[in-house]
Amino acid sequence: MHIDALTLTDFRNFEEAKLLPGRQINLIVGHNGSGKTSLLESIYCLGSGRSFRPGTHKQIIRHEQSSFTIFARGTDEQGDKHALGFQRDREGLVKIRVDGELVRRFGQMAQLVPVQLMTPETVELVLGGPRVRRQFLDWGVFHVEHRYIGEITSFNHVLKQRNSLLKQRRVGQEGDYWDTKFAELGEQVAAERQKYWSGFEPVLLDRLKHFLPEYDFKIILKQGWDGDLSLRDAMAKNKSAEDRYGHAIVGPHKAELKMLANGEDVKSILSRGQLKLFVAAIKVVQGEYLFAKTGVQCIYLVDDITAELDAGSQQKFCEALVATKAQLFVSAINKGELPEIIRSADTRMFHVEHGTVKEL
Ligand SMILES: Nc1ncnc2c1ncn2[C@@H]1O[C@H](COP(=O)(O)OP(=O)(O)OP(=O)(O)O)[C@@H](O)[C@H]1O
Repeated sequence: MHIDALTLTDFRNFEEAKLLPGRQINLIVGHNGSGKTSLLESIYCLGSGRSFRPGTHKQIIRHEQSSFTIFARGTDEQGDKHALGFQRDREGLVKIRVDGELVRRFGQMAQLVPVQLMTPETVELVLGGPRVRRQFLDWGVFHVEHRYIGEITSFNHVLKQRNSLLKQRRVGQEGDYWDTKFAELGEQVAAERQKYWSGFEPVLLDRLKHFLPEYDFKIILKQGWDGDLSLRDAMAKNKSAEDRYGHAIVGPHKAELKMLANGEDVKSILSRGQLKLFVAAIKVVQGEYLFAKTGVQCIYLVDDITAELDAGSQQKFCEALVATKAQLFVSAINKGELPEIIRSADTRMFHVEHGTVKEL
């Protein structure tokens, strides 16, 4: 889907702001603290229900106001129009509307707005803990297979219940029930991830040759327990350790993506700039793969791309972004700092100043 109109009310420093983005490249320019990142953040919220910045949802609401609202109109790949509304108040009450209907599940909105975010912090995909990589993987699985959200949500619920029993050292019949559920759902989640990964990984590795030809990459999905065992058997094998620790130590909640360049951990072999390009490439390719599999385009949000990427890397990254033909929102202090390709004739430019947005 692409966004045709976006209206923000009491979102960060925007009291009321409206913009009509273009179908492809949208450039958001403005001084430090003007609201560029906040604008990208609002689109991210539509696709994920939360911010990508640290802090609570209350901090997103404009100071001294009671709630924020994001409203967007968009067009999907079939040409169908959609209207999305997302409101959250200080007490945490959330209202989500899709095409005029109040919906209970966030996934109903998220599936319409697949968003790929690239900020200077996105390098956490490599430098951060395994949870970030599982989220990355789950984004891909969910957008290709929407029912996955039900499976992962049920698994997380069972994980919580089972951990609580393990913590309280409560065994017996109740424990057996949760063990069985845990093993069933855990296998399901792992199978969905594996299915996605076996399609995505070869495409990704092939595309990485273009971005960083000097390295031979390998990315291994570790499912969260010994691959030769069923989850049930792995749980039995680790029973005494799980009883001792008081939480589940095997299962898909321990899955990991091991990233190697020339056989070594990417963190120890790639430079900081190369890591950024590596991560940016992975995100571009995940969007490309989604489009190839489903015909759905994602929306790319790019905050501060110039940071730590040299001119050649910026050029490669921007060329790949533009080639996706997806809708892009790119922020910059001024447009002169961006590669030429982002400033093409079709680029729509917006100036943000003190919480107001003007098309230039
Ligand atoms: N809840 C809020 N209410 C009002 N203003 C806020 C709120 N949260 C943040 N702000 C302000 O909004 C402004 C916009 O911040 P934002 O990070 O979007 O700016 P930016 O243009 O991306 O800046 P930079 O170029 O420095 O990254 C900041 O001045 C910030 O203090």
